[in-house]
Amino acid sequence: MSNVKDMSLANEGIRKIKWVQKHMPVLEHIKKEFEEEKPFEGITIGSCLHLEPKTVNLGLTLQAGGAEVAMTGCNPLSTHDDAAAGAAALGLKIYGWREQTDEEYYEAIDNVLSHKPDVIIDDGADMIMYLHEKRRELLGNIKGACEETTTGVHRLEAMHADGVLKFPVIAVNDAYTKYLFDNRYGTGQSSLDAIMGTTNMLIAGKNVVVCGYGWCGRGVASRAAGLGANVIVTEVDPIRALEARMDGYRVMKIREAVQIADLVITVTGNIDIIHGDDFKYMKDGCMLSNSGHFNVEINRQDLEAQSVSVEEVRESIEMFTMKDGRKIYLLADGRLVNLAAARGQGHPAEIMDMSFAVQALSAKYIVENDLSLSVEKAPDAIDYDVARLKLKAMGIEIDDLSERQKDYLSDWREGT
Ligand SMILES: NC(=O)c1ccc[n+]([C@@H]2O[C@H](COP(=O)([O-])OP(=O)(O)OC[C@H]3O[C@@H](n4cnc5c(N)ncnc54)[C@H](O)[C@@H]3O)[C@@H](O)[C@H]2O)c1
Ligand SMILES: N[C@@H](CCSC[C@H]1O[C@@H](n2cnc3c(=O)[nH]cnc32)[C@H](O)[C@@H]1O)C(=O)O
Repeated sequence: MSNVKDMSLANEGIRKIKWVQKHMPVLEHIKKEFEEEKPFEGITIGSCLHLEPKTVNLGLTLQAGGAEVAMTGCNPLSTHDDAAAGAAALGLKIYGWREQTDEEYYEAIDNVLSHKPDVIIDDGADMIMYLHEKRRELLGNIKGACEETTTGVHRLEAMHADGVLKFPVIAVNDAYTKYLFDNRYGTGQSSLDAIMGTTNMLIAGKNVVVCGYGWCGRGVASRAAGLGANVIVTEVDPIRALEARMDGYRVMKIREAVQIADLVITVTGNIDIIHGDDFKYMKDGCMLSNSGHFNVEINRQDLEAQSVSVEEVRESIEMFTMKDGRKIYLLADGRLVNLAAARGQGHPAEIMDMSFAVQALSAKYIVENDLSLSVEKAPDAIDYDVARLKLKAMGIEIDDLSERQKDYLSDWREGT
């Protein structure tokens, strides 16, 4: 039994699911293999991933492999109600709707766990945390879990270091075919897309401050620069700061950057990137958005404390009027803008094709192996399979090493 907003949206949801399927060739290939092999016969898989058409296609792939699949969203604002209804109509067990309260969000996680999953697929580690804290009686059923994102992997590594984690986890995020493309090109495109769609504002000529120059930050900076922005990067890591400088961006301290920013995009996975007095130095009209994790990168409480009023001036845009009359705009409640803004569509289907292919193959790997308790990257074989399948789907062929080249590369005797 599912619990979604409105089943009458199912047909529209199915239309959108069919559209993304046309653009997820790797996952479709895996789905066909799963249909024949049935690796998940008798297995239940519970997921906590942004619930939208591409994710539903992952659910259908696991279902094709014989799994019972129960799914909820991993952010109270990111569920697409039509896709959720479509998924329920297609036989997945779906819990959740857009704009859940925190209580409803965790209730939906609890509902998925009530299916007694053997494998968990999480994004951000909320389901795994909840399971360890509130549903400990189910811990023994879990054969392993897959984690989708950087911050989730960090949280799980911290749990493991504290000796709390009770089952093995595959850090799907750490596969090359995930972070090199999803975090970089996916976050780059979908964040700028969501910001432009939400604000209907020009990027060219603006001072765009990108906080964090990791995989997401690199993608966001490159897209903003491609649209004509003057990109400024802030960092705490000297190597990444240097890399940003040599990639052609200005690098400075956050306190300096906020004074000239027209638009700030945080992508650090850290807390309090913009906080306290930072708001006092901002120009009138400065826009703030987050594409990193949770809604803690921009400290909303500090912003509220310094403002005299808050008004939703357009869908997913709140205007804070400061005591001195300046206006500061916060997009999507400071939650990740590419998924939580009403206009946010998440990453392109071609990108999630790879991320979810790694998820599907990692889930199969968990079921087929007795993994030891650890947080480990997916095996390289999965990464290379996904890359090969993607190239094939794109009609790209590459060369093979000749025997002579292999010998040369493994021989230390040949020099000048
Ligand atoms: N919006 C999305 O769709 C999406 C996609 C992938 C990842 N993410 C999330 O985005 C965040 C970043 O992911 P990533 O893969 O780029 O991680 P990363 O570790 O590669 O990069 C994070 C960077 O932020 C920097 N940083 C940390 N604290 C900082 C501070 N106070 N000021 C400036 N820089 C700081 C770090 O030095 C690092 O270079 C994570 O929370 C991840 O879960 C979001
Ligand atoms: N619970 C956290 C989740 C972080 S989302 C970051 C992850 O979202 C994933 N993601 C980005 N776009 C999509 C999408 O369209 N569908 C499903 N997942 C997506 C992406 O793989 C990335 O690692 C939060 O809400 O803040």
